[in-house]
Amino acid sequence: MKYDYDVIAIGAGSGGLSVVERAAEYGKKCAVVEAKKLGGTCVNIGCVPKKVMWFGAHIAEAVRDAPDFGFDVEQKGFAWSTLVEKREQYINNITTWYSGYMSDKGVDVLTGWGSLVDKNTVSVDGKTYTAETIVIAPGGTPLIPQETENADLGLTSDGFFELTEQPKKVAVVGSGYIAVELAGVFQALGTDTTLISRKDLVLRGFDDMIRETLTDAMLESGITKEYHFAVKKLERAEDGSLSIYSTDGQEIHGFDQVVWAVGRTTLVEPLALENVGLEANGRGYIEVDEFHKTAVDNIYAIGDVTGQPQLTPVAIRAGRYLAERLYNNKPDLKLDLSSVPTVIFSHPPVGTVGLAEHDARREYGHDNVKVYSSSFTPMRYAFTKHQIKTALKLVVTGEDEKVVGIHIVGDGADEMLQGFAVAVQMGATKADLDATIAIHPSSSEELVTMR
Ligand SMILES: Cc1cc2nc3c(=O)[nH]c(=O)nc-3n(C[C@H](O)[C@H](O)[C@H](O)COP(=O)(O)OP(=O)(O)OC[C@H]3O[C@@H](n4cnc5c(N)ncnc54)[C@H](O)[C@@H]3O)c2cc1C
Ligand SMILES: NC(=O)c1ccc[n+]([C@@H]2O[C@H](COP(=O)([O-])OP(=O)(O)OC[C@H]3O[C@@H](n4cnc5c(N)ncnc54)[C@H](O)[C@@H]3O)[C@@H](O)[C@H]2O)c1
Repeated sequence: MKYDYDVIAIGAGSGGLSVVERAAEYGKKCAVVEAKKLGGTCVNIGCVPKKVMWFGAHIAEAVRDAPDFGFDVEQKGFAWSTLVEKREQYINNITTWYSGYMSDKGVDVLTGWGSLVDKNTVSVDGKTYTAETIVIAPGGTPLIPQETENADLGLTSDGFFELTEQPKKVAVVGSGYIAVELAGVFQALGTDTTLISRKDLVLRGFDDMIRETLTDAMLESGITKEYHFAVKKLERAEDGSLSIYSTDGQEIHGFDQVVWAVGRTTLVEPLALENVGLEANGRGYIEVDEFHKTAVDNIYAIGDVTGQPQLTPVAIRAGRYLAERLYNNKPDLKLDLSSVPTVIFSHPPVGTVGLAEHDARREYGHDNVKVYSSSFTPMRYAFTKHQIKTALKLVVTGEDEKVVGIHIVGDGADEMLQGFAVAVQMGATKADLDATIAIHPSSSEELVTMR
């Protein structure tokens, strides 16, 4: 063999592991380079620990509502440290499993920071390895705003997962996926939570119905929302608490922790892209063609580093398809990103696939789009003190009313969406949904009975 490996992936996260796993199944000699932990962001400091905390938060909400269902229970306390300990044990089991799995598949795990030496050579902490194909899958890391004074007094989502004690009072800065997810967890588990955003509603870019319903639900849950608050500086007070100052003179005090959730940046720096004549674009992404090939013929990039939707299933699919193209004679297999379903594990969760109403009207023309929507209090909250609304919207276009967007906010949205995403992917029309017998009583039945 001319090279040490058929393929080396840099980064053992969702994308990197998927490509080597599939390539190894086709008998290729593979290695994956990882500086930190197998599994990458999703397993160690992303989807998985986040979802564990979300489940914990749901249990807190169930206990809160239990007396309304006749239970004689009272929440006497909550040990954050127990949940964190069990969560980390669970994650350790996953990473240990990955390690065994890679070894079973014959994939070498090269531990250390990988960088490119030339188009066929990767250096891992000074030791070099050659490969016919190199796949760059380094993912990203949370942003801390450079313009904010003392910004590093705050944590990021990485720091959130290191918290072994529950903060009493916390500020979460941002209004995207991570901000609403972490704020929801904190509040439900009993931390006094403030959400700070530069604009008004959360989740910019999502359908307005979702933005409005979720913002209301967050306020209803007791989260304090500071609107139109651009953070200028953080300051540690004498009592050790943190104060936050805005650019227009507002100030809020007394936080145990401040969590930045203002976006992520890619981890391209350690790669020494210049050695192969590549560079990241202005947004930090490595540009790829529809087959995930970079400007260098044998070097591919997948996952968060490409600027494609920063979701684990997107990175996994990209890695698997790449291996299928290269090693299983399927040269035309392409990632279809036209209707990527996504769930935000907020309280209540959000599920969305396809176009928001405003995007559909822009794309198809204002009058060629019709929406069906519904908003109600689901039966789960029929007689509880805390009432959480569910809202659903179908966005359709054309005479045949093809469904181009489905938006759900409410309990169960997280599990409800996957099946409806299949329908959208298959090009379902409103009539197809209507022809489907409803499941009763459920919230999802609204999606097949809307008038
Ligand atoms: C808090 C949080 C919650 C999330 N929740 C969800 C969710 O619920 N659902 C969902 O679909 N997505 C979620 N995501 C997004 C998801 O984690 C990412 O889209 C996904 O992990 C991207 O996979 P990747 O392979 O591109 O990179 P990563 O998973 O980030 O893996 C990259 C790996 O490469 C390593 N690495 C980087 N550079 C080098 C180098 N030079 N040498 C060696 N190793 C290197 C890193 O240490 C890392 O382990 C979440 C993200 C965060 C931060
Ligand atoms: N459930 C999931 O699937 C899930 C969960 C978490 C993260 N993710 C992925 O990770 C990505 C990153 O998440 P994220 O929440 O960090 O980013 P994001 O892009 O979703 O949101 C960042 C938010 O921060 C705001 N912001 C930027 N700078 C700011 C500043 N200085 N002050 C206040 N607000 C500021 C932005 O306006 C934006 O609303 C997501 O886009 C998503 O693809 C997915």
